Amino acid sequence: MIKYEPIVALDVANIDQVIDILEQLQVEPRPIIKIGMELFYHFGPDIVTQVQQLGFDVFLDLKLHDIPNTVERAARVIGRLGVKMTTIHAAGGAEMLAAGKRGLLQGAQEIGAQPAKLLAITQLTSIDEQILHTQQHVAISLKESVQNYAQLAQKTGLDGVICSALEVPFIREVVSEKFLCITPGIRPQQAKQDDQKRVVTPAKAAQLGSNGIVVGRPITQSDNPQIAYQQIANEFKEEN
Ligand SMILES: O=C(O)c1cc(=O)[nH]c(=O)n1[C@@H]1O[C@H](COP(=O)(O)O)[C@@H](O)[C@H]1O
Repeated sequence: MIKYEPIVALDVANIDQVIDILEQLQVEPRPIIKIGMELFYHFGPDIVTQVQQLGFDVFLDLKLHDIPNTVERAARVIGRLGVKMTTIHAAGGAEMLAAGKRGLLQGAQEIGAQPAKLLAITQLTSIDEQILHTQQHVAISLKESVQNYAQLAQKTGLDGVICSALEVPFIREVVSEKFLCITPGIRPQQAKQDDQKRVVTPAKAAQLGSNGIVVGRPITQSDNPQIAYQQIANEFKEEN
């Protein structure tokens, strides 16, 4: 089973803070750095290059969700950035997912890079069963919704999904062995849950078969991001 180093979500918009955290994360093996909307909207593609030049692989998390043509063109631009992973909303449907994959492959080919792993968002980890039913008016259970999106993503040629680690065993029932389950909503014991609803510890995520955990605030808002990262990385490693 493929297992990535923990992915650190760099959800900050201050360049000094970015550099400070990255200096502390110069450990071996290196974490993957997730650049999300906040950093990208502030600094644009340059921030991707800067992080890569510091020796980190980048997960560019822009959660594409639009009509297929727009997504294909945007994904082509992402493909040219040489990132390792990127995201798209499964709710956009098969045609949009396939367009995203096509764009990404084309962009990567243009720079002679390995294409990024394209990961579909199933249900955000800030959504629970109640929100699913009362606000989204989805009639099926969260588990069924996530399984359905995982199957759709696999059928459309995507590399994996983003889900809560709680759903990994259910997803494994319906997809192939090499399909990736990357799991945010990670909180060490005693940590604040913040706005996350479906949370799991790093050790539990490993037991449940996560291919990689995504962790933000428990590391970036810690007094010592390096120690926080290493504790989480060890916990995720040891339990497999
Ligand atoms: O796509 C994501 O990475 C993502 C999907 C999801 O369902 N839930 C989720 O929390 N994330 C991201 O994972 C990170 C979690 O951050 P923390 O809650 O601070 O650990 C954030 O950058 C979110 O954007």
